Amino acid sequence: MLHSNLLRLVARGSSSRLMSTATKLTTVEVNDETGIATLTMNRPPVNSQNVQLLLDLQASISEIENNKSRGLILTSAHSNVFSAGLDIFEMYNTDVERLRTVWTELQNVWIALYGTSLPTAAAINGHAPAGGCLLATACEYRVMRPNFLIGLNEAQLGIIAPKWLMSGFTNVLPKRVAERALTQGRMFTTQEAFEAGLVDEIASSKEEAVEKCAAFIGSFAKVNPLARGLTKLQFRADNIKEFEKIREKDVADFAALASSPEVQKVMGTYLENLKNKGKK
Ligand SMILES: CCCC/C=C\CC(=O)SCCNC(=O)CCNC(=O)[C@H](O)C(C)(C)COP(=O)(O)OP(=O)(O)OC[C@H]1O[C@@H](n2cnc3c(N)ncnc32)[C@H](O)[C@@H]1OP(=O)(O)O
Repeated sequence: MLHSNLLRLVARGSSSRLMSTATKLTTVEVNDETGIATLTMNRPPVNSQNVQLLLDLQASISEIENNKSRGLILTSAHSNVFSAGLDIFEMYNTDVERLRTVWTELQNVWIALYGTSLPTAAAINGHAPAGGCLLATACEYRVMRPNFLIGLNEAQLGIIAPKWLMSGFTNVLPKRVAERALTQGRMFTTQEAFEAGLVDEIASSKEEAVEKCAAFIGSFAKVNPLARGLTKLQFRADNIKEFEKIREKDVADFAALASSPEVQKVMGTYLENLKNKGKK
């Protein structure tokens, strides 16, 4: 991967720098002209979020914050999936400690992305169910390619999405639309997501999506970064405070629910259906 990334950069000229391949499942490239960092998830085939991807995402977000980038664009290395959400295989037939770790690291990624003062945007170049939608809605702006699906489908898995997990979603959708979508576990098409306000723009290619995200981040060029960042965080402070109060209990609640025989059974059936889908 390191080799192919370097080749890609050389072929493109020196307009962007690959800051890090220290982590295996994410890469960070900073555009020399704009100073904007692109954080790419690369865990084939569908960027399902196992503990390693969640840790790598946290490391990359810290790196982008520390290298003084002007903003962060989150995207995927794959052609039709942004992220399939949590890796269900990692949560199936496992012990409670593993479930606690998975959930703790999901919380850590969410708070790192939701709570950064940097401008953030998601170039959603494929499907974004569940944890994929969570990451996209933690960002301030979303641009999505046509004919894909996005949404929080936890209800379909027998899981109750906690309030913090819903907050990015409920911040951008009217309350009534959000309540109905969450109780149905609804997946929106790109067009439906755009019409509802879940995504801000539609782009016909990943490159165009990244460009539109960069234009959004560029719109802050003349705004004082400290004032911008603190204003953003004031808007998010209530969600963050509420999350901090319940984060430990939330891990315990998730581990208890996800390890219950009922939810394990739903996960087993869900995984079977996913595998069989490939055979049809
Ligand atoms: C149960 C606890 C819930 C905890 C709370 C919520 C957070 C979550 O994130 S739960 C995860 C919910 N995710 C989903 O429901 C998405 C499931 N996946 C899909 O709908 C499709 O795979 C997707 C639309 C993302 C992509 O479709 P395709 O491009 O057609 O790919 P395939 O469906 O053929 O999948 C390829 C390959 O990947 C495996 N896969 C897909 N999703 C996951 C996943 N979330 N975890 C682990 N593995 C996943 C799928 O089984 C296929 O594997 P193979 O058959 O071995 O190729």
